[in-house]
Amino acid sequence: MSAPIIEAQGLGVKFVRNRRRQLRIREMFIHRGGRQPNAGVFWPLRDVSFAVRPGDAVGVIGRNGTGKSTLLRLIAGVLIQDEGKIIVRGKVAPLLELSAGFSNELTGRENVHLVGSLHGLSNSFLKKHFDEIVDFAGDQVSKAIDTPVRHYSSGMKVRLGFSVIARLPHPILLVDEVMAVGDAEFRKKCYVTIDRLLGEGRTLVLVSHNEGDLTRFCNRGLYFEQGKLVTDGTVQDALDAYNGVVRA
Ligand SMILES: Nc1ncnc2c1ncn2[C@@H]1O[C@H](COP(=O)(O)OP(=O)(O)OP(=O)(O)O)[C@@H](O)[C@H]1O
Repeated sequence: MSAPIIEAQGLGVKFVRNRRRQLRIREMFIHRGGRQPNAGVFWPLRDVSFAVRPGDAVGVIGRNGTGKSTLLRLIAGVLIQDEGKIIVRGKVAPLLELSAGFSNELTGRENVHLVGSLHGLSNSFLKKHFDEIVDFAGDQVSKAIDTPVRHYSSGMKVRLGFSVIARLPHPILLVDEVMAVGDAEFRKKCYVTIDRLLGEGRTLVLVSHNEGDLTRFCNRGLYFEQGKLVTDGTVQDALDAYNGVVRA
């Protein structure tokens, strides 16, 4: 059997909430304004272990704030863990938190070139395929391609972001709640593209609250509760665990 393309071993990351603002004057006086060693520290993910095989399509499932996006950021390498390991054997095409990493002050055109080249697409490839990338993103984006991205709607940003990211030849695709923002026409395009990429043997990690999307694409499911991986099985196992808790 081939080695896992993504492997998490005892993975954990901690964040610090800025509690200082919340301290009352009496507490400030008692602590003399100083911080307690663990004040505000919390672990959005801890002790997480799993393996993903090449070609798997994994749905990451859980209620709001259970660490799903944090996990994708760790896989993408934009966040570094505090405990354990995350091993990723291949390049990652990330569409995270409704953004392909666009810079708001740059135009759509500039962002396509910036993000594309940051991910390793050559200038000649980007020039050759620029019109297709913009056409895929749709009319509205096409008309606004020379406008700074800060004036785009979230749907427009996601359309253009997906259009660039889907062009990357990387073996791992990370998709965080993208289809939820797009309209029906865009969702249809996403479905066709993701089907094609999976058909080519790419590995997908998909964060979604949409059961239809999860069952459509995913063979595996990881269900998280408060930063802990509770169920690692088929996508149906993970959905059953989630629905059991939500309906309780
Ligand atoms: N940079 C950060 N600093 C501090 N806390 C953060 C940071 N990013 C996320 N968090 C917190 O970490 C927890 C997990 O967040 P995360 O975005 O991973 O959840 P999620 O499962 O993706 O949620 P949702 O379904 O709402 O998108 C939340 O409590 C969130 O407030």
